[in-house]
Amino acid sequence: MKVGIVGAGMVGSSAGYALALTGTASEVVLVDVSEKLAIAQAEDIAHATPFHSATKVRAGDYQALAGAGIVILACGVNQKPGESRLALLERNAEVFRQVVGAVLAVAPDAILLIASNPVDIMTEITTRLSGLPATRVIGSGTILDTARFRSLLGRHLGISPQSVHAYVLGEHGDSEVLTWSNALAGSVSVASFAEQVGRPLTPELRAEIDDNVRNAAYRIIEGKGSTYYGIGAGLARLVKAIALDQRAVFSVSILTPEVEGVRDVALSVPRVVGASGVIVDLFPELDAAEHAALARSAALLKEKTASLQL
Ligand SMILES: NC(=O)C1=CN([C@@H]2O[C@H](COP(=O)(O)OP(=O)(O)OC[C@H]3O[C@@H](n4cnc5c(N)ncnc54)[C@H](O)[C@@H]3O)[C@@H](O)[C@H]2O)C=CC1
Ligand SMILES: CC(=O)C(=O)O
Repeated sequence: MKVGIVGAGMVGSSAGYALALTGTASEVVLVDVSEKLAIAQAEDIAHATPFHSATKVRAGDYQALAGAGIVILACGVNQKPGESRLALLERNAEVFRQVVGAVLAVAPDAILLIASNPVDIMTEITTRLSGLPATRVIGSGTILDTARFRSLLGRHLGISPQSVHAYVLGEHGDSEVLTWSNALAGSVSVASFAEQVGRPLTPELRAEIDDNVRNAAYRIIEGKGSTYYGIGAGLARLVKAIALDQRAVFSVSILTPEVEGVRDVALSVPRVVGASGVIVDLFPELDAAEHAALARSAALLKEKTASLQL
């Protein structure tokens, strides 16, 4: 499958690199307002492929996106140290007003994968600007937060993160919800697994993991300016699920008719992803505190989008 990436900065190029190394795409086309940057990134990534795959990587203009099955949108601005994702909204909404129409004019059948922040609201904006069905405009949502949660739980329990089935729901941002009540390690609850291996999940440890997941981006941005390897790998994983019609479950964000009583809001719940985009939404059983936190997250996103002029 041919995959387009608009925004050849750190996130876009990392996604391109992950796609090329894994051979998930037959062709990757990088587009950026800085043609020079897109050409340099494509050339650099192309030099990695001979070690691992036959993916063709090149830079191009919007016309070069014709025939793409998926277009990733990773354009716009990123956070400065201490800045929230929501603070990027006006600037990135303006970028998307220019970009979405240009992409659709040449690749009307592509599934759009949104990475730019605040990703839930950018997903809603893209859905509304494009007129595409919500199931074909997929925000990376909390895939990265879910990966961070699984990584920390796996490390604590001494097992592979792939054997941890735990999700972060809601906003990809400060109001996100770590769902402990339904988290599994293998086939048992993480709490039971932790007791059985003598590493109980104390309230202090849960609070520490929550903080490490919720504030990971702030810490990484403080240390190195931006985050990109995690989301790059996550975007490549979503492309694989779509390209191979895997019907795999991810906590991705799409404009959803109703979540916890809030209507028409984009946020993450677990969803089945395959060739046509999102196939099924899943609403996991939550405890009362998680329900309330998800409702607060949905209400916050709804409030932020209410004033948007599209
Ligand atoms: N969803 C997630 O989990 C994550 C999202 N992000 C978000 O991804 C976005 C990109 O972040 P980075 O790659 O670090 O930023 P970056 O600044 O390295 O790259 C952004 C690129 O967008 C390009 N761009 C700006 N306006 C454009 C336009 N009108 N048309 C085409 N290209 C345009 C810029 O020239 C730049 O190369 C940010 O909004 C960031 O917050 C970052 C990490 C994780
Ligand atoms: C920047 C961002 O959204 C993240 O790393 O989670």
